[in-house]
Amino acid sequence: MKVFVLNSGSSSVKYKLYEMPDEAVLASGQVERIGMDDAAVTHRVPGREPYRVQEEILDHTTAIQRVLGLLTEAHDGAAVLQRIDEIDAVGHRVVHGGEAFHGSVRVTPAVKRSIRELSELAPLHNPHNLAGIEAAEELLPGVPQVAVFDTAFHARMPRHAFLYALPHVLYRRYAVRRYGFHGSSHRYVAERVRTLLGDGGTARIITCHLGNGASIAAVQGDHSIDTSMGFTPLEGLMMGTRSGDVDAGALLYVMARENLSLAEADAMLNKHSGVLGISGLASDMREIEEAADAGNETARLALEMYAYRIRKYIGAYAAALNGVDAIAFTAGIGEHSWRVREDVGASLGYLGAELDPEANRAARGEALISTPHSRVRLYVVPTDEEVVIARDTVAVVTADREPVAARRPGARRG
Ligand SMILES: Nc1ncnc2c1ncn2[C@@H]1O[C@H](COP(=O)(O)OP(=O)(O)O)[C@@H](O)[C@H]1O
Ligand SMILES: CC(=O)OP(=O)(O)O
Ligand SMILES: [Mg+2]
Repeated sequence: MKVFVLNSGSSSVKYKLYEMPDEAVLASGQVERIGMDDAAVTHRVPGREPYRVQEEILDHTTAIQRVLGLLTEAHDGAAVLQRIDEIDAVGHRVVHGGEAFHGSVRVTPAVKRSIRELSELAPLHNPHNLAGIEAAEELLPGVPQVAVFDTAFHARMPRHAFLYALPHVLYRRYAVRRYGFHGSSHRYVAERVRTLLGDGGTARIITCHLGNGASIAAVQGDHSIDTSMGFTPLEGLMMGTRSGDVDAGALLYVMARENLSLAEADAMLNKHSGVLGISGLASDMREIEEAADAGNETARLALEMYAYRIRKYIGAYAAALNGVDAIAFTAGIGEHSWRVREDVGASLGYLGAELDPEANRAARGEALISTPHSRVRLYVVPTDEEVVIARDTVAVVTADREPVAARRPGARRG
């Protein structure tokens, strides 16, 4: 079964084509800078030179059309597919599933309506996820499409973790609560850690997804019991351009003093804060590390704050889990920045976690980075959201042939 996985972001589309159930990647790549006149297309086929071009790609439909075209064109060898209708199913990352979706579902008009309604809560993500779905429907008519939600892995958080201490009527009226995101990544990494631990499923695991967006999850068994992102992907850790936790009182004060509109306040929190806001230099961690090495003070401050916030959350989640067996680092920064891992890992002694500095600096790919004596195991685990999406897509398409619905409407409210 050939499964095409799409992760449509605000200005990019990432894709992977899998042969399932073997999970062999037949092709992968991305289109970046969609909407600009020099979009960058990268297409990779295992064992061949990557194919890279720059061209004008103005919207997601065109980007997906281009990608499907790449699959049927010959580049440094034969085409990956003879015809695009060899694709049996398409799996989509959808960031916000609200309370409606506790698992992956086949895309229907009602599912699309829900995703559209939830766009208000994830404006940087859901509209593009939906655009990806509609483009794929248009270009691959009749091929089953499956939505895999970032929120699903956190759907079983207990009430005391997901509620805000706001007037309860706001939850009943608008479902204002914490949802959590990056679920496919936390799920993949926790599964890998369980395998590495040789644990039957009871391990207490803290997964740190440190990418452009960043979140931490406290995982027990096959789901998370708490996570740092909330109603929207803004809460929690300091991120590339997002503030993470802020006293709502400070926000109200700044809005009043600076006479900010809602849109301006939103842009301040989501686009001009975090590592970029503190450093005044960049949101990209590589640039920040280089600047810090060159003696730049605001870059150093951003790094200190970044690691400190992660350490605080690890402490909180060790408390939430009543202890911790393993901590894993993943995504762009978690996988590649030995320095951020060192800043976090060097002060976890109180938990019985001892980072091995040499193993940490040498880590490439999946690696154990704690010492042999460390009671808590520390790992680097490269994430793979796409394989989670491909597996769920196969499961939903297969289950669809049986009378079992993967969707459980949220009955939890109240
Ligand atoms: N070698 C590296 N050292 C430090 N940071 C890195 C390295 N490689 C990538 N990153 C950082 O990872 C972040 C992007 O992570 P990624 O998971 O790709 O983000 P997203 O999927 O949210 O776009 C950027 O801040 C980038 O600088
Ligand atoms: C939910 C979220 O923040 O996703 P990303 O890190 O891809 O922006
Ligand atoms: Mg990401």
